[in-house]
Amino acid sequence: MFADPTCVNVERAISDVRAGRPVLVQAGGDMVLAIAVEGLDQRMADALADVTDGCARLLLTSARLRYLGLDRTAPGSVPMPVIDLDRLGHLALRINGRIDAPVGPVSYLDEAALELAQLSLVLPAMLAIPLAPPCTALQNLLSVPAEEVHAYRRRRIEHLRIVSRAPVPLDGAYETEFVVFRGGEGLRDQVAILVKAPNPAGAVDVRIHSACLTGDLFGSLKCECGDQLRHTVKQMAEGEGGILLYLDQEGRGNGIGNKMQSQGYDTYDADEALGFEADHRSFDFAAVMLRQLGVETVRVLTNNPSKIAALREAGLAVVSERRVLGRPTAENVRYLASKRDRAGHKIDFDLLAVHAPLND
Ligand SMILES: Nc1nc2c(ncn2[C@@H]2O[C@H](COP(=O)(O)OP(=O)(O)OP(=O)(O)O)[C@@H](O)[C@H]2O)c(=O)[nH]1
Ligand SMILES: [Zn+2]
Repeated sequence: MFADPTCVNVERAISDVRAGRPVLVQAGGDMVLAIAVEGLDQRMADALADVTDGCARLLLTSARLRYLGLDRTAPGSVPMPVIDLDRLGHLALRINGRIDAPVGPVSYLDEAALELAQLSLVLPAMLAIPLAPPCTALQNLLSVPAEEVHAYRRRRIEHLRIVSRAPVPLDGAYETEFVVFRGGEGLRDQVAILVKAPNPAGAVDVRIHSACLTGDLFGSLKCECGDQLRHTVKQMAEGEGGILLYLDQEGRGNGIGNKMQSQGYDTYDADEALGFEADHRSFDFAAVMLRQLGVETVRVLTNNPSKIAALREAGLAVVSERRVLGRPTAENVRYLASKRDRAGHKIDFDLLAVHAPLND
């Protein structure tokens, strides 16, 4: 009845985690109740207190543990004998948080719980309560095998497929077609914009662009995304055409809610404070989209070496790369410098100033 039954429970679990409901993560005979910390309220904390037996643990990513002052490269768990919302908030969410107890390792189940948080686009901090099955008080909760959570991203990629396509003439790029893909991670729609019907048998100009509501749509001065987006389409229209993949990866894949929490700080420090690794976007499904469009050889338009590496890793031939420049503004200069210094993006400030594409 279902195309891939192993994805069904994970997708239901994603929905429950986003709604602030607990889910059961299980493997073999072991089970933990997992719930996102960001949605916990006193009523839920009281309900959970009835099943904890004092052995609840707070699961935190290595990024958050580093922010709390530990030298960590792996996630960890902090004992939580009493479900104290204030302490949870302090450890998991607050800017002035500091670690207050020994940090233990995480189990296979815990890792799946943290992965569920990331798939659900909530802050990656989970409360985990080990349970001894059968647990009759929790019969209504969704139960998901840890193995299915771990395999989810890979499995979902196999289901990416084109669901619709139509010509959409753009201002300055008349011959343009939008091709919509569905079935991938989180069932979110991903869009390929084909400018001037490029011949897929040759080398095709390709830009992979992660969504940025603030920059792409509203022209935020804090980043260069809107400039890059419009400049690329214009260049493709004036040249031999190309493909722009517009990926639903708002906030470097952390979601718009988490991105807004990070405004005002260094962009990577802010993500680490919230528990996100510097940039954990994956671009493997972009390669699958290109392949479904018949493309095997690409000229990539980006400053981001990870995008090039991801396409090569997926087996596409990257024959050249070109920088994509935006306007430097007083508001984005720190953001651009961070991308250059912290993430190795190839951004040359002198060139930025010279090109200033939208001031043409
Ligand atoms: N987490 C977070 N994400 C941000 C912030 N500002 C912009 N972004 C996101 O950063 C991403 C930028 O993605 P891309 O346009 O693909 O660019 P890139 O990875 O910088 O690489 P290029 O191809 O060189 O442009 C988008 O998803 C934006 O929403 C921020 O302050 N915090
Ligand atoms: Zn942006």
